[in-house]
Amino acid sequence: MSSLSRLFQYARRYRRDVYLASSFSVVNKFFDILPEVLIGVAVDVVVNRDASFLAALGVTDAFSQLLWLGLLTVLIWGGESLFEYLYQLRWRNLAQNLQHELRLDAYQHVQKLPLSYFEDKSTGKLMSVLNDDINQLERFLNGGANSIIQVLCSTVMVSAVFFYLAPTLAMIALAPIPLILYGTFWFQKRIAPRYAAVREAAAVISGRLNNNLLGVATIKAFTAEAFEAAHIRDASEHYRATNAAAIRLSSAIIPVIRMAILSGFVVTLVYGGHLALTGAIGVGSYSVLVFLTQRLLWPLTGLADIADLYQRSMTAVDRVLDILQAPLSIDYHGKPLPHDSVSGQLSFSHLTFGYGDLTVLHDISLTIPPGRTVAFVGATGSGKSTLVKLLLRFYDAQHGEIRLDGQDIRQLALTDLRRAIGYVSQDVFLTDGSVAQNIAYGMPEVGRDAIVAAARAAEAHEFIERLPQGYDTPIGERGQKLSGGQRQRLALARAILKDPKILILDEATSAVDNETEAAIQRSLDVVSRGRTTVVIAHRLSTVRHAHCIHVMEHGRLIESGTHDTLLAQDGSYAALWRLQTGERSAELA
Ligand SMILES: Nc1ncnc2c1ncn2[C@@H]1O[C@H](COP(=O)(O)OP(=O)(O)OP(=O)(O)O)[C@@H](O)[C@H]1O
Repeated sequence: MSSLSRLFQYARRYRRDVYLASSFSVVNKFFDILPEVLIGVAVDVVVNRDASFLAALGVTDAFSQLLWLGLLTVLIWGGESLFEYLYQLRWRNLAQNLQHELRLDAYQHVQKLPLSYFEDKSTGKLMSVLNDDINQLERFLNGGANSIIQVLCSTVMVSAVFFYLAPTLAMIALAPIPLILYGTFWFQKRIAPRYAAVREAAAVISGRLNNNLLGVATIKAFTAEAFEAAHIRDASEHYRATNAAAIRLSSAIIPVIRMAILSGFVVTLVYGGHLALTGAIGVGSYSVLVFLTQRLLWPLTGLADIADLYQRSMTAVDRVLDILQAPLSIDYHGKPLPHDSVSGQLSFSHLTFGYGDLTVLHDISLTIPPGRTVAFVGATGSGKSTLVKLLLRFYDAQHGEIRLDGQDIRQLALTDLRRAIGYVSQDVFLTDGSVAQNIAYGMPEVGRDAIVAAARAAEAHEFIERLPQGYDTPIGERGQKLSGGQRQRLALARAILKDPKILILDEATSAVDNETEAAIQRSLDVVSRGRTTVVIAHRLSTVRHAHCIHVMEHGRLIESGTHDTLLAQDGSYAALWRLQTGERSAELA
């Protein structure tokens, strides 16, 4: 499907607006052509007086003819102005509405896309599509669409007048038009891939800038400023080079078209003049033809610009619509799961999963009774986080299944499933609001008391009270004004406030001080009450009281049991425990 029909298909709700705006453009153009015709009529009046065209219509007195002309001029200009206002209003509002809707649709769709989609794309590139590319659409609808319609209309209307007044001359004067149109399409076809390359290059810059601005602390710490500046320079130079290729082509088209127009104009001037001199056409007709050639042919130079704008916008539209049509590999629909009906029993059976060809979980089977606290421990990269990502259905397993209260989670409504789970991930996401807004994230109706209670349970209340504005302190983009531990506390408070039946805590690191560790344990005791709690822990001492500890290695479950039974087994867990407590003794010594 062509880009324009894709856009039309998407914007079918706005068809009425498009038709209305188009008809205003047509009427405006009609009024716009008429003054040139009036000039011819005026010349006709003063030259031919009572033998003029208007006299034939019944206005015999020359001065009355001029008065009529004056009145007509006022009406025509008034009509032109009115319809200009109307088409501007329609097209520009249409641009705003469509852009707004497309932006929201695209964003909402992006939010539902599977995580794997984002892993293959850079954030900056997506940003450039969701922002710059959508804005291109506005530029096209604000001016381009109207220009295309008006060029077409003036061609048809002026040609009609030409053929009416001087058919032979019309054939010659209009001869360049097919050439101009062919040239424009030729140009458009060749420029399209160049614009696609330009948009792609712009997205690469945006991607790198985004990445570097996020990592500015690391850049400084590694004194990598020069390296990164060179990185950006490469991207910018590539952008400049791809643009230069587009500019070479797009700059040539207007001069070429102008030469084609020149031939039409010269023919009208010379051959039309000859016809007037020999009396084959009247002086009035000659002047109309000379003016109209200008009116007809010059806008065609604009055609190249419009084609340019059109192509740029359509490239952008394609990119946005490609995102909108990216398949949601995970179905959001399913059986409803009322929050209060969840008891929180989880069972994983024969679960095997890989990212692409890399299998990271092998045949995992285990059951977690409702209300219990279980821990997953094991070396980094052993698949612990992946297991909870499957539970949240960020991905679906290739083999095996996960059941919640006996129901396959793939059968459940996805939002209900996720609502039942509180998830504190390794990389905490905080928004650019206050502490309180971040705790009540996604729950705007929650009152301050509940927020404070959640913060207390997460052992976050004390540090929040010490902040300059307490719960109303803004925490900066991504919570930059907080420490890593504080961000974790806030994330925990947020999960507690959600009061989920299942709580998942994915600890980012084992590097916590003793005080934080004690705080983690205290809050774990409080928050795990009455809900199924899954803790991914690096520091074994934080989970030694768990009802069951599962030890993972290379994507397999190698040991399961309580702290004491696992120590008694003297396997991997016992070795890990000895290692960590040994380290601790060494630290204390
Ligand atoms: N999105 C992904 N795409 C490809 N491979 C991935 C992806 N996420 C994780 N992996 C790989 O899957 C394996 C398991 O990762 P996972 O995050 O589950 O480990 P983990 O046990 O939670 O590690 P850690 O203790 O360091 O958090 C690792 O080898 C990792 O490289």
